[in-house]
Amino acid sequence: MKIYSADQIYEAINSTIEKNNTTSNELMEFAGTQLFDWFHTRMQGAQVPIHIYCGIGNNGGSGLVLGRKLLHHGYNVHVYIVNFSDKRTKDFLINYDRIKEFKVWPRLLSSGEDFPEMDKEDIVVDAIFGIGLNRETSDWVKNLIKYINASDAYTVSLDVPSGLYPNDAPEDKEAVIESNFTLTFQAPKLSFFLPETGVYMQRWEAIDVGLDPEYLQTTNTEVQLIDTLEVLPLYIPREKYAHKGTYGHSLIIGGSFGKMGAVTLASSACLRVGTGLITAYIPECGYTILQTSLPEAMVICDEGEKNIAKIQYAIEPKSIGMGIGMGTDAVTVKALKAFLKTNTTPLIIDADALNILATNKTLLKSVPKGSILTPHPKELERLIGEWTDDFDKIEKTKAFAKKYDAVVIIKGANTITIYDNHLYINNTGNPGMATAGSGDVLTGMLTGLISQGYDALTAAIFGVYLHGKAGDIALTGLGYQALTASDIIDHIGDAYLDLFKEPEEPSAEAEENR
Ligand SMILES: NC(=O)C1=CN([C@@H]2O[C@H](COP(=O)(O)OP(=O)(O)OC[C@H]3O[C@@H](n4cnc5c(N)ncnc54)[C@H](OP(=O)(O)O)[C@@H]3O)[C@@H](O)[C@H]2O)[C@@H](O)CC1
Ligand SMILES: Nc1ncnc2c1ncn2[C@@H]1O[C@H](COP(=O)(O)OP(=O)(O)O)[C@@H](O)[C@H]1O
Ligand SMILES: [K+]
Repeated sequence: MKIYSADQIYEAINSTIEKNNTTSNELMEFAGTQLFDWFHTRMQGAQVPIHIYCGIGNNGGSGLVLGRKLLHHGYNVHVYIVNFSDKRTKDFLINYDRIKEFKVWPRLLSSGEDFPEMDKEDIVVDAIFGIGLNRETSDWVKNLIKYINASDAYTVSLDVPSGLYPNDAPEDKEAVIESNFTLTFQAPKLSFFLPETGVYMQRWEAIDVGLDPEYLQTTNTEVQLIDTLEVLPLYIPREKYAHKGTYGHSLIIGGSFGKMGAVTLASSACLRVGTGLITAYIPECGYTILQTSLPEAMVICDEGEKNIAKIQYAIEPKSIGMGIGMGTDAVTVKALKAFLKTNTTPLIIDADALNILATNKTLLKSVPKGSILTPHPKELERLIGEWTDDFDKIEKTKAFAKKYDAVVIIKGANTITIYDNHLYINNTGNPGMATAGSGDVLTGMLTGLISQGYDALTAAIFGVYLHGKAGDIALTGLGYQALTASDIIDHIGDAYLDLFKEPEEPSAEAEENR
């Protein structure tokens, strides 16, 4: 799914008006009708008080259309105008007049006034600011936002939680609506998926507000949300006359005394994702562990007993995953430096290999093209330095990926793959995956995908999706706390099978994005 910038949404609105020979007010009416349908389907006429807070722009205008339709159907509606400016938009004014047809005179809220009384069992509709927010709000509006948050009433935000920019960090973290549900217009916004700004909403759903399909289809976006529909075309089918050589030889380099499990997990995940052959390259002390726990894997031992000391082998791997459980011992740093000087095989670089690169940045130039770096946020900070907010983090990572022509995967709740100024945001995975070794599993999977012929970017997008999907499927019968990295590996097969499952009839519940 494409994630449009605010400017692109405004362009889409203009294009819709031009092509359909319609007016912006008709568009607002349509959006308001869709919003009403959403509420009506769920509320079925229930008389719970609904407090609608409308700004004076088109976000507020949509709130007024919704309010009018709810009133028309007999709902218990209270409408307030958050009068933060006298620059009311044309469509706001039209709908401000129209709601009075129902003998409702919205209460004007402005600086210094008492805020309306609300009960925590009530519903709040937040239509104060949409994507038109362009500066910090005044103190009294901030206080209103805090008041709404403190009410604990179930809050449904229209388009975006008010105070949240679609593509920027808020100046004041407390001046943003904490929404229980965001009904976003047409497509979600980037800020919904980043750790610092995603916390302002529990759930979201995209409402089709009728924007020009041609504009939406032909417009390229910098950001994409990745789900089954996006990855299905990436899948490479298995061929009847294939043999194990067809699907490549993967090499996992890592491990040190006490951390051999990481290599076992990565090698096992690499096999499960479909590599033809797998070899683990480890220090001597791990030999029995690997051979016993993973009979399918071949093992090459380094000359070092407890740490990797000199990387040399006589095989020709198609891809190499390295760094997991490897440690940063001086002999290992030396071995990695020497290895990078001669290696030309694409690498998947994780964990300690990333940390070694971070302290020896000149080595980054020796990372072959078509390689993937998989930092979690702390490892990323070591590589690119501190950032001021998540958007700054993304800009810095984009610059880093460009400089070294590498695919960078920022791991987390919504893992983001970055390459060539594009962002691919993963929509699978769950908090149960915040557990030891789940990153090692990802490294093994990416290595196995490259060995099978996926290019680095495709392997990253597909692998991250599959890893998250395996984690989601593994959750059934386990729950977040009990999920382990091994459970993710056990469900890689199910994640593949799930790609080809017939889509079920969407229920209202399933329509709502998690
Ligand atoms: N099909 C669709 O997609 C449809 C989308 N629609 C809806 O339109 C929404 C966008 O509407 P919008 O452009 O009128 O902006 P909105 O967010 O209401 O803000 C209002 C104005 O406030 C101002 N302002 C900004 N920051 C401020 C601040 N801190 N403190 C004080 N003032 C501030 C700023 O004006 P300024 O003062 O800068 O001139 C801004 O323009 C969109 O989110 C969606 O809900 C509908 O049209 C239906 C069809
Ligand atoms: N809250 C979460 N939601 C979804 N996925 C998560 C969450 N937390 C962690 N993960 C995933 O789990 C993996 C953790 O990787 P990492 O931190 O390197 O773990 P380890 O070093 O223990 O292997 C990443 O793929 C990450 O995206
Ligand atoms: K809003």
